[in-house]
Amino acid sequence: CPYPPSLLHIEELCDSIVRSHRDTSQFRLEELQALRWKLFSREEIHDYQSKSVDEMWQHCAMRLTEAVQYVVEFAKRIPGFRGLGQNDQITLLKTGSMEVVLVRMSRCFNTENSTVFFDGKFASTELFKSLGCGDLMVAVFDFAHSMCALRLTEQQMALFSSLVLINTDRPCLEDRGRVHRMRRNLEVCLSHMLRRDNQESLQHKLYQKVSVLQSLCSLHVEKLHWFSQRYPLTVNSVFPPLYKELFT
Ligand SMILES: CNC(=O)[C@@H]1CCCN1C(=O)c1ccc(Cl)c(COc2cccc3c(C(F)(F)F)cc(C)nc23)c1Cl
Repeated sequence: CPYPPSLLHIEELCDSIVRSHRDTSQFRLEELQALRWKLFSREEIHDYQSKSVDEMWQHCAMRLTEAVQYVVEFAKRIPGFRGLGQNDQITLLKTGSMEVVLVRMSRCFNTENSTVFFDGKFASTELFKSLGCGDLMVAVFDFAHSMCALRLTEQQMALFSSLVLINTDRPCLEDRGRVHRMRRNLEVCLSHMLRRDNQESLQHKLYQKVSVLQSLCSLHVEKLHWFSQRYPLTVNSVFPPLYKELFT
């Protein structure tokens, strides 16, 4: 074949990850674009702000759990992921899925009015006031803003998302070597694609984003712990089981 097998393999790996991202991205860019200026009315915002803390948390936890399920589907389609042991798959998802949800959130963010797609319309941070975690919302919105500034293509977002998930440094991985070999192929894919896009400068910016993501998600676990202390019944009874399995 004209290419050395490794390059052909890398191109195929890139294509399969981009396809998986597209097939599991929950919201298509075109639909988000069409809804871009559909904002909540003052009354609707007031209704959300009048919800109790645990009601709003339940509502968001359901949304986040839906999003996590799409990310699980994306992970399962990353070549090699299903070849990992069950425990390592859960370990990578337990820590990486909310990070990918956050990366994907930037696709649904409108930087012109700092609103994000939520419940079918675009909402600003004020709508989430009753959650009682303004600092987390500000951090989530700021991160979405900073991701938008990188103006990633869907292909770059797909590969970045796979690298966020296939992270060799996750604690208590059983077969770290296998995860490392998967990760190395994905790193070659990303740098191959950035070279092709003539955007090598993006590489280090993306790796810097990984540490921001990890601090944001440790804030996630902290907030979730804060919430479950105050509303134990809600977390134990209502939170979708997947959310509990992954985040408590
Ligand atoms: C485009 N929309 C989306 O991307 C998200 C995921 C898919 C559905 N969805 C939303 O509806 C959504 C969009 C924006 C925001 Cl700000 C929210 C509310 O987000 C959260 C409320 C409570 C806790 C959140 C926590 C924590 F860690 F604290 F659990 C962590 C994250 C990250 N988001 C939280 C949500 Cl739930």
